[in-house]
Amino acid sequence: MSLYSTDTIFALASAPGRGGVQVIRLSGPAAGTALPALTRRPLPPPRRATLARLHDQAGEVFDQALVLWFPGPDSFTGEDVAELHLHGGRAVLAAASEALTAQGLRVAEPGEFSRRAFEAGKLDLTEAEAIADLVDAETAAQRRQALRQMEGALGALYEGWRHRLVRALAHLEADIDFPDEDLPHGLAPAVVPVLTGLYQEIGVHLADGHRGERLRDGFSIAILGAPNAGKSSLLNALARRDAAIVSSTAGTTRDVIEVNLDLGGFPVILADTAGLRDAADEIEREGIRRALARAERADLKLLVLDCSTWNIGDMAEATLALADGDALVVLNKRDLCTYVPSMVAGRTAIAVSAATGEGLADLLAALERIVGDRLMPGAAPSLTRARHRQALEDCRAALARALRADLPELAAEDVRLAARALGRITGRVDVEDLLDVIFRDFCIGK
Ligand SMILES: Nc1nc2c(c(=O)[nH]1)N(C=O)[C@@H](CNc1ccc(C(=O)N[C@@H](CCC(=O)O)C(=O)O)cc1)CN2
Ligand SMILES: Nc1nc2c(ncn2[C@@H]2O[C@H](COP(=O)(O)OP(=O)(O)OP(=O)(O)O)[C@@H](O)[C@H]2O)c(=O)[nH]1
Repeated sequence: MSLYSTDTIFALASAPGRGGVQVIRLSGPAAGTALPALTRRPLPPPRRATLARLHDQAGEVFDQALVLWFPGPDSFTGEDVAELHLHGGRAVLAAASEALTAQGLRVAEPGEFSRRAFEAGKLDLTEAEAIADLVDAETAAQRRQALRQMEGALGALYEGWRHRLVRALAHLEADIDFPDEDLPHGLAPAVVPVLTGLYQEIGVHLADGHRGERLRDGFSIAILGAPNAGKSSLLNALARRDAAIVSSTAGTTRDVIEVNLDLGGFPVILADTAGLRDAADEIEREGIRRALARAERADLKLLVLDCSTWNIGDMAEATLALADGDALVVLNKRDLCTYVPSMVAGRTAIAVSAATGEGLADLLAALERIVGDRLMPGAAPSLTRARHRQALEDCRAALARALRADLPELAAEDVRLAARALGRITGRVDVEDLLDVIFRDFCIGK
């Protein structure tokens, strides 16, 4: 099945550069000869770390390393695997890489180890995707979601559904072979509740406010407001660093500036945007266009107002009209104001000072609540990619068609398509066309 199984691959599994210890992994049929060629000793006992001197082609020792031997199929990839735990220096890595290449091994492509593990049946596609997500996870909630998926929770949910469909299909096919003339519909009565039940369950799973996908990608917040309201100052204060330029000249920010925040374990992408006003300057107008486009895509808008301006209510109305919909109002520069309203344009406002830090804790707590509500995982595992969503929608559409079909043959065909849509998520059916796309995004060495 695999294009690669005759090749033996190797790659650095740890991050490149100087480091205390670095790990090179080898996988494929030649792993069991490459390792003794390096150590000039027989293979060590399986899965036991063993100290060995490693030799290059000329016989020179280039490192004293720990080596590991995992004979297939009991390895990560299911193939013969060896690991070299080397001193993490450039010259050591170069010597190891040269010695392996000289033995006919080749450098692995990104994701190739995981792809081999998938092809050997060690992982389903959702588990392989979760490995990439775990490596990319930056916050605790992202890590938990990825680990849960890596341990098979999402794959098991979809496989359970697929099995129910496969059983229903067997029912339908029996009916086609031994028709019961008295049946009013195309569907055997026992099959209808299975299909409607699944149709509903998948509907509930899909109507999750995209929490799994958002948790994976980050919840996006756009800071909007008039020029000089202190948007850049607020971004810097929340990010605790000078990410955006602050100046008393109105119209300073033109491009969208983003910073990543960890709010109580949830990933947030906070974007500073150009101040909204009727600008004469061409570049500033483009900045405003980008600000509004960014706000459109944002999961939440943070409307920043300068509380020292006299027409604050009108400002709020005007900006809210531009930003339409759901926004959190922040009154900045409270250090300059003697009176701070608690409501603006009919919304509760949070008063802060980006300059002194006053009120920032309240703002952060409010944001954490909103983000937590939108991203908090439920009892069931969440879908985490557009790919999963698309396949589930295909599955549901096929179920709806099956339920409307008036011939058992047609219903059976749609149930088969519904089951196949689920099978494509886990990789149980024809997915050859998906694999390049899925594994391309992996790190080298994964
Ligand atoms: N040194 C090292 N650390 C690592 C990895 C690795 O490949 N090498 N991993 C790589 O991502 C992760 C651990 N994942 C692994 C998953 C399965 C197997 C494995 O040998 N599986 C066999 C045997 C299972 C068993 O004995 O319980 C199997 O599935 O048959 C190894 C590592 C993280 N840490
Ligand atoms: N006193 C006081 N001054 C502030 C506060 N926040 C910002 N400023 C000042 O207000 C001015 C504008 O701040 P910026 O953060 O650049 O404002 P902006 O909204 O990003 O402005 P544009 O990029 O022009 O849209 C600067 O001189 C800041 O130092 C605050 O909380 N209190």
